[in-house]
Amino acid sequence: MKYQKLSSQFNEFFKLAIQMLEVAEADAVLIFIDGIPEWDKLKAIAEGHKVIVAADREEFLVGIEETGLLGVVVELEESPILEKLMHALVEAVANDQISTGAKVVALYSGFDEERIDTISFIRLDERLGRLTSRDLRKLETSVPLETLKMVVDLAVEIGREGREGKPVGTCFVVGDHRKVLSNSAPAGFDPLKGYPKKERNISDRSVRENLKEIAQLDGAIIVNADGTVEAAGRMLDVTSASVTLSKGLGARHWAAAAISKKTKGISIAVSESNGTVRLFQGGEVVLRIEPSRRAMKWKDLDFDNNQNTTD
Ligand SMILES: Nc1ncnc2c1ncn2[C@@H]1O[C@H](COP(=O)(O)OP(=O)(O)OP(=O)(O)O)[C@@H](O)[C@H]1O
Repeated sequence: MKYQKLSSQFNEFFKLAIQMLEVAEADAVLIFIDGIPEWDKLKAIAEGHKVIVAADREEFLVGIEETGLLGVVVELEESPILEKLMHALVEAVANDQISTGAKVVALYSGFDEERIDTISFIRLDERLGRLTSRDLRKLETSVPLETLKMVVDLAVEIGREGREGKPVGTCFVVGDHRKVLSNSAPAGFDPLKGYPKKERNISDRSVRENLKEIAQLDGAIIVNADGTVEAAGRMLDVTSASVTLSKGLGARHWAAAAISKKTKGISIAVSESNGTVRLFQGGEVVLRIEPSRRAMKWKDLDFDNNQNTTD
């Protein structure tokens, strides 16, 4: 069993994090540990505040139950620390340990793997939008949540704003892109062809602006799980996929449902008729987001009642 002795630097940083939590009226302190810590000391410094202890392995959290501290297992030992941090926050939200709007003081090894040397203040609202813990669980998938959220945010903007006063409908398919490409064909000209990979990532604002323009073209936009836009203007092959859908949804939505059944990709359809955004996974609508002039709202599903089935 690996134990972690708490160094005086750790103790001082932890005390600072608790002070920061009090001053900033934050909701929790999140600490990364790398071995079973001295729980009594952690508990004493925590002074009854909400402290979430994140570890790469479950075994490092042995003994946490008696302390009143909370634990999350990240299991991303080889990943960069910021990815682990994001993952720990998402897990904590999914476990209902913190809310999506929480303010968190995080304590971790940002520079030197051997010691805790960095304190960050994070507002989850900015990172995770208005996802609820149920939404997160529903979307647990091979597509990183960061990529998915960027595509969904863009889809919601397209649905809400349209282009030059006209409504725009489109469809994105995210993840499993090779299979998605092989189950689709060009609808015409692909405006992205020839652009280098680094100029096609959806995390780039100008790429997102371009996509709003491209969304007016026929066909679907295919996005790699890492956020790179692989192709646009693709007609998705909808043959031989059996899906069940609400009455009134047309060809775009059937195609979105079918490709999410045939592949591990998640498809996101924006309806031209009313701006509604639907996420499809495994052939079914898993989330529906209504257009709103105010902040985006994630709604539960019970709307699409009248169902049609095809084989
Ligand atoms: N197989 C497909 N793959 C990709 N896009 C498709 C496919 N079939 C249709 N579309 C796109 O959907 C557009 C609109 O089709 P349709 O009006 O039937 O869809 P819909 O599901 O009713 O959506 P909307 O609410 O936006 O009208 C087409 O112009 C085309 O761009």
